[in-house]
Amino acid sequence: MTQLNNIKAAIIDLDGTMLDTAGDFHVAVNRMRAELGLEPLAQETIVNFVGKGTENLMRRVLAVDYAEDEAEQYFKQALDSYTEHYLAINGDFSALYPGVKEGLQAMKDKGLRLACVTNKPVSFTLPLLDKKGLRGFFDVVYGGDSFPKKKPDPMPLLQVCKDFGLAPAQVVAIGDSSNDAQAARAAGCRVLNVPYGYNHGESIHDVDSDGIVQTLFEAAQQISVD
Ligand SMILES: O=C(O)COP(=O)(O)O
Ligand SMILES: [Mg+2]
Repeated sequence: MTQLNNIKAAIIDLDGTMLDTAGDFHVAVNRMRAELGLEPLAQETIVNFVGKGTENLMRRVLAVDYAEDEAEQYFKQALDSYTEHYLAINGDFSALYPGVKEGLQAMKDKGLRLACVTNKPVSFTLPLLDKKGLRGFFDVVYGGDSFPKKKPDPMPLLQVCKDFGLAPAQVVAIGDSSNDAQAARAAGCRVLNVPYGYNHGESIHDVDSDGIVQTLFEAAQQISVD
């Protein structure tokens, strides 16, 4: 078991780490596609496009039907429609993964400060955290549109370190995808991965990290403030 010492804060990813949001993505994308006259896509297809933010998701789901220049013509219409549909169902087809609240509570009990850093837009993220009873755990919440760059860029993680007045090596990022791991490595943070989320259809075992934990509760056991 990996033991991470001298950790003072944890940065937790949202989609695929705290919440299984596959159902929300599936419903909102297919409602948007129906408006554009496109056939529905399977949930698994959509989920493999998740992880690099909403704009990337729109481009990927349009690329199923359109060539690149044609897809660009529909991009704004797709994004507006998707945003409206997502906000209308946000959280209705999503569920907490096992051990999430217990894990966050255990981290808090150890004296860790917590931040949520997701590539989801902030306008989707805050109501979703509220709805699922997670908002209160976090001192800081950043979305994919909070900064000019999102994960796998280290920018949002470095801002959290600054906010907390900590060196990156005192902070662990926990997430389900290579975006989380690459951002953490580039920032100089430690990183743990969970194996149950969305990693673009690829094995999380191929991602460079400090370890894989089955739940956030297990992650909490592996983190020490001393
Ligand atoms: O919305 C996404 O692309 C994924 O968001 P995440 O960073 O919470 O996994
Ligand atoms: Mg994720």
